[in-house]
Amino acid sequence: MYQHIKVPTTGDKIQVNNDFSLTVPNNPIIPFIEGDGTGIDITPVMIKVIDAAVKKAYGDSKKISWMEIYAGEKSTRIYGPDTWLPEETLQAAKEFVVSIKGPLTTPVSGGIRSINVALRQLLDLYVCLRPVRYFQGVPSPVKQPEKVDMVIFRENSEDIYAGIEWEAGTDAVSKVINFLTTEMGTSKIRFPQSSAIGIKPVSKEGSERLIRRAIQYAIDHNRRSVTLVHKGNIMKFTEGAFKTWGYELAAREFGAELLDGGPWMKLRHNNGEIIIKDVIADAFLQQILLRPAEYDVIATLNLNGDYISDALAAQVGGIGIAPGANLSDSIAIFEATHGTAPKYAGKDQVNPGSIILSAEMMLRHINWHEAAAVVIHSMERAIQDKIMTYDLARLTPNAKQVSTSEFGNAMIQRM
Ligand SMILES: NC(=O)C1=CN([C@@H]2O[C@H](COP(=O)(O)OP(=O)(O)OC[C@H]3O[C@@H](n4cnc5c(N)ncnc54)[C@H](OP(=O)(O)O)[C@@H]3O)[C@@H](O)[C@H]2O)C=CC1
Ligand SMILES: O=C(O)CCC(=O)C(=O)O
Ligand SMILES: [Mg+2]
Repeated sequence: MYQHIKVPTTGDKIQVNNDFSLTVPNNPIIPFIEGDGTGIDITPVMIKVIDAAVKKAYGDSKKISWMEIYAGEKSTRIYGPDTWLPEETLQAAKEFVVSIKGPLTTPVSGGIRSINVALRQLLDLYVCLRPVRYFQGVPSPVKQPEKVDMVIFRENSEDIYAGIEWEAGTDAVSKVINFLTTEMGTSKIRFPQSSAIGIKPVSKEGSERLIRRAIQYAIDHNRRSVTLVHKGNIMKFTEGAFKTWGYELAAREFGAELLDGGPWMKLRHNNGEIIIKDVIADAFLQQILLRPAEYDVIATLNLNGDYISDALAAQVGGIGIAPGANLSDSIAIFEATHGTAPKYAGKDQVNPGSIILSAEMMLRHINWHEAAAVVIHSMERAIQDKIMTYDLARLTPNAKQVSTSEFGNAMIQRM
């Protein structure tokens, strides 16, 4: 029994089978977190657009029963001032298997740690999947944005996002620094009296499960390459090991063989072959601008993946239309790549595209491909008609600038 979550009286649960496939009823109950800031603008529009796409695709034979669950500022209003992530929200995400969320605020420096990160860690949603593709007609800062067609697999459970850090000037950090200098023989902390310390855990198990999913995705979707992006020249035992473990896994589990003596590898599968390669993260950030067509599926660590997501999103029009998913082997929470954009909160102004495209990924995840196709086609048609929210309109000559809700309505009219 839930305290504040109202389970809809119509609808059934999505079930996870032993092989991790899903059994999806015609009327699945799907939890959603509205989100802070612009969450109140984009999430209701997403629901309206997705309901219309499902109706267009299936008439009355399929329908989502949406169930609100709470996190972030709204949760503190409902459960009490210190409850940012209620236990029953986690329970509902597990019980109902597939959910979607709006963005949640994380203060910089002090205050609470990220609830977005906590959801990923507590539910072990170890894959952050962020496809980046170009929609014809979207303004872009690069000359050939259509060359960007990449799928980012960002490790979502470890790296510096584990939140293991000690504040400068505290007793705790003195203890850690003392341990590092006396017991571990480190002499490289430049200013030991005023340093903060952060720890970056990166495991073989965590790296392998992420890279395994990326390679399997590349096989299943007939992609050309998987690139391991890392900063292993500097962080040898964390990011360098991520690369080494990736190549070893490709050889051991997928039969990949060295290409021209290595380190790149070639993996043959029933439908073709995939190149497994690696690139250092800084070089990667310039190459995605100069030679984007050479990159396809990307597997990377948590922080690199965070930066790369926003950088690549910008190349195809910005984070207003950048979707994503957080996945474990069984549970999925879909979410926009962007944050709460607080200066626009409640103004019905921002682009709902990112969360709508995240919901489109969700429809594909539950095998409702026809409804997903309706979402994509209606968005393409709205953009081609130059109907755009401020973010795209300000860069597009003769665009018709519309609000968040008007953009949703424009999509629905084009279904
Ligand atoms: N997964 C999550 O829930 C995430 C949460 N956050 C959190 O969000 C808060 C704000 O972070 P911030 O760094 O400002 O990043 P945001 O992504 O919230 O916003 C940065 C800028 O991106 C543009 N933008 C964001 N969303 C949209 C949209 N829907 N449509 C069009 N443009 C958009 C705006 O650009 P412009 O100013 O040019 O109009 C905005 O000022 C922080 O607390 C952060 O921790 C951040 C990222 C992810
Ligand atoms: O949790 C946050 O506040 C930021 C997370 C983020 O930037 C991301 O997931 O891309
Ligand atoms: Mg980010």
